[in-house]
Amino acid sequence: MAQYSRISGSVGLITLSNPPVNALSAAVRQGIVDTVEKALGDPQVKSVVICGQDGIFCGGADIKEFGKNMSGPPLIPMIHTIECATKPMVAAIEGSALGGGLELALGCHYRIAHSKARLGLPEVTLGLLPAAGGSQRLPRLIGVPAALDLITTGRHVTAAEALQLGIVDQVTDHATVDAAVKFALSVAGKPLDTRRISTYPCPHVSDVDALCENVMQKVRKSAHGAIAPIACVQAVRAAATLPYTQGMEREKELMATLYTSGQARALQYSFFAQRAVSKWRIPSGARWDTSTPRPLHKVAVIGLGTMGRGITVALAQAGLPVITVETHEKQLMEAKRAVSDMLNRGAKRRGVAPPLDKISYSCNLQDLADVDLVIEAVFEDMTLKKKVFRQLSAVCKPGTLLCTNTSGLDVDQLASQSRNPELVVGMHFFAPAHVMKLLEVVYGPQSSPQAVATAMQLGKKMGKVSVAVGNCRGFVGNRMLKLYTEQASFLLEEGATPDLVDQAIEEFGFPMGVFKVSDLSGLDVGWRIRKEEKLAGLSVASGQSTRIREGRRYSPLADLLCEQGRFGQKTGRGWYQYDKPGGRVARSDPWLHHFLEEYRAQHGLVARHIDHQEVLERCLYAMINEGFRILEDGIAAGPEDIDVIYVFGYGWPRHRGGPMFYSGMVGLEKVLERLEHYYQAHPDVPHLQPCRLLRRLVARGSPPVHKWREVIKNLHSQL
Ligand SMILES: CCC/C=C/C(=O)SCCNC(=O)CCNC(=O)[C@H](O)C(C)(C)COP(=O)([O-])OP(=O)([O-])OC[C@H]1O[C@@H](n2cnc3c(N)ncnc32)[C@H](O)[C@@H]1OP(=O)([O-])[O-]
Repeated sequence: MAQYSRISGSVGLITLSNPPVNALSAAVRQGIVDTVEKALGDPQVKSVVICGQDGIFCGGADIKEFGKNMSGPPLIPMIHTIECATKPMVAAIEGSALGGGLELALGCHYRIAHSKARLGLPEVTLGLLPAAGGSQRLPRLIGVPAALDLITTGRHVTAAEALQLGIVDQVTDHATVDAAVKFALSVAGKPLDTRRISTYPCPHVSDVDALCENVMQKVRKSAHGAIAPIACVQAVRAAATLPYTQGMEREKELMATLYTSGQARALQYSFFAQRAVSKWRIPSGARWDTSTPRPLHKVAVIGLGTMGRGITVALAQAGLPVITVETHEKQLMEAKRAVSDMLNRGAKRRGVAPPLDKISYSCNLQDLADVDLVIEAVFEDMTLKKKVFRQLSAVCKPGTLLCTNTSGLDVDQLASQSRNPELVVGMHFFAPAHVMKLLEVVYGPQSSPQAVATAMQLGKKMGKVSVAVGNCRGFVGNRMLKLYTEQASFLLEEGATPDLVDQAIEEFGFPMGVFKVSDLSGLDVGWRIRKEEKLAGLSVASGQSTRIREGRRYSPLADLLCEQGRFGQKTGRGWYQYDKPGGRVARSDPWLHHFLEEYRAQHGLVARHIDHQEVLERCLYAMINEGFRILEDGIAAGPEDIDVIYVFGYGWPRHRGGPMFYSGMVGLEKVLERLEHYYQAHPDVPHLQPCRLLRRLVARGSPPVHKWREVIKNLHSQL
């Protein structure tokens, strides 16, 4: 898995060959060891170039090998041999040099990169650190502050930045291997003593302890409990304070703790889950590799509220011509200003020209006659959306795909308003739509494979992680979220405070607790929906108990706050208080605590002590139980789909994999036992009753998450 040849008379060329990313599998490492030995032993060879096949240098260690018994030659001595070689070793970097790939290049004496190449040490995103000498060589090469930045964030840098930082010696726009061979010929026979990075002293930093402490604090704040970024800081600090060999010992020690950690397993699972969801398949049998997306030359967005604006920005940034439609000129012009501002800001940040000319603005639906796809983003109101769909059906050319951006309305009902229901899908974006990575693509029973494929591909083009999900109330994300927020409210009734619940959730790793999120997005949004559903407001049947709806426990707390005008941040009061309307810093509110006490007294509820464990179990296990129901119903194809939705759309801490993966980590028996316990304590909450799939999995000995699909398939075949 590494080929060897001699070119230009005296250059040994080693080509890594392990498609698709030339990962350093055991066979590749063995190949490198063998070919390096060959090159060094060949008297005709005066210098050596290492490159990768098919335009990519190397995507790093083979992640599939992690967690298995190690075989083949280890990376560290292999890289050490390269660095100690007495013939110049030159890395020719095309495509990517990531993780172990960059560490291999850092072992070489010179690095030549193509201008389009990306380099980085992304191990931290997999719960690891660059433990093939990367944490010790990079700071010696580019200094401690820059190395801390790259290693703790895992960000990829462009070839231009790599050159500026001193990671590469030369950047070329032409054939990289040719440039590297030319370079190798020019350095043949030259002394190499100054080219071995491990022998460099780490560039001096005036107060390395203060610097590392400062970075450590930042990392702790942003890591939300992830341990790898912290180990990365410790490893770089070792490079700055210890001789190389001792630094390598420290790197090894730190890696040993990370390598077997649950967080590393979760992050590696998440890496593969993110890729697995792009290989979608739906119950009709349609799938990603047999469905051809429609080419999109021009698309449209209807409704330029917050969501429509974000979607428009994301489409324009993806390079698509967009026509946008609003009902009135004044709103249209307001939206145009806002969209242009967003595009200008984004372009400034990325150092590119704003794609303002991609967008045209109109108040006339007739202008959509020639578009290939429309994203309807009008107000979340079924009657209005139906009307828009009927109009679109009449205006658009045959074959136009009609997509609705809804967070939970019935996509099939909308499809029924169209002449071509097979061309209708939901595209559930998350606010702000030009920032948030997640897109739920909602298919109905009639959606054609082409419609699903086109929406999935459009999402990818917009830089989203797209997940195909079936149509049901709330789809996957919001359907599960409902159970989570419902439990949080019940906990308040039983004695908790918003502060306590949020603290438990934030300590678990969510960036924001459930009540802070509710204040941020506005309590009035859910209130309006509940009023429409006749769960709240004047339409609630008289004589109906305040705390029961449709025979189940209901918490009216959020409705009561709304009745008081407490909509959250926008009104300066919600579950918390803020210094002014629009304020961002949540402070505990004595009024709210008093209100809760009065509420409990009025309903004969006695506050009891609730600890963090109960908060997590009630909120998370209720949500997980619903996740199992979603799998049972076939709304999500597998646990990976649910987990990706939660990690990319709902702030689930990535180092915990996602709710379904997490349930496996906790132990399915334990989740089942706790749900049974809580259901017994709260028989008026049917959602706490453990679902069939969970029971089935436990009965099958709780198989690991990648084996669940088998059990789900059997369950479906028995229905
Ligand atoms: C020992 C300690 C020191 C070293 C530690 C490390 O190096 S840790 C590693 C540090 N390195 C990283 O973290 C880099 C991780 N990789 C990436 O960031 C991207 O894959 C990319 C930028 C290399 C290419 O992006 P792109 O959009 O062109 O392509 P794509 O992303 O769709 O992937 C295509 C296929 O390749 C697969 N695959 C990819 N990488 C690996 C791998 N290392 N291994 C195995 N497989 C890998 C991927 O699953 C997918 O498989 P599928 O679904 O077709 O069966």
